[in-house]
Amino acid sequence: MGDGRKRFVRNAKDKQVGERFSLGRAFSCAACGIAHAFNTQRNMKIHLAVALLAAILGIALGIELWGWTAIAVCIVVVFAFECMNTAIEAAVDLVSPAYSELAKHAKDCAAGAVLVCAIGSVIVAAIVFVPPVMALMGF
Ligand SMILES: Nc1ncnc2c1ncn2[C@@H]1O[C@H](COP(=O)(O)OP(=O)(O)OP(=O)(O)O)[C@@H](O)[C@H]1O
Repeated sequence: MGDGRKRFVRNAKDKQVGERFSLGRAFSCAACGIAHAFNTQRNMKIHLAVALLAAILGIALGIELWGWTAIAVCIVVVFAFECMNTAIEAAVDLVSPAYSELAKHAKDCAAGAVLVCAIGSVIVAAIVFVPPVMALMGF
């Protein structure tokens, strides 16, 4: 491992001797995590496409501020949970590369949490978008 990568390692032992990352480096690690989730998770790309679609629909329908707030919260929550799901998958693969019932439960529950957020977001989207669409159709 090169010196640059070594300096980026921070484990429990480093923390015990008081070694700390700068705030900038901590943000850089978080950005790497988001980029990794986008690059490796098909669902992340689907979430991005749906988020863009919701933004276009919101602009086209001229939704109110409360609607934008609700849609923004849903987008943020789904992205955050997908990142957490990616982290859990990586940790499970690290400790349990072979089949294990516990590994299955951990991954299934993490995926279930994302699904709960996605279903909630669809319900919120219906509350926000259906009334203006109905009005546009003359109902
Ligand atoms: N080590 C394991 N032991 C038992 N079951 C596993 C294991 N790894 C994965 N699985 C099963 O396979 C499923 C898919 O796991 P995988 O790591 O491929 O996630 P994924 O397809 O990227 O999931 P997601 O779509 O949620 O991102 C898990 O939900 C789990 O049921």
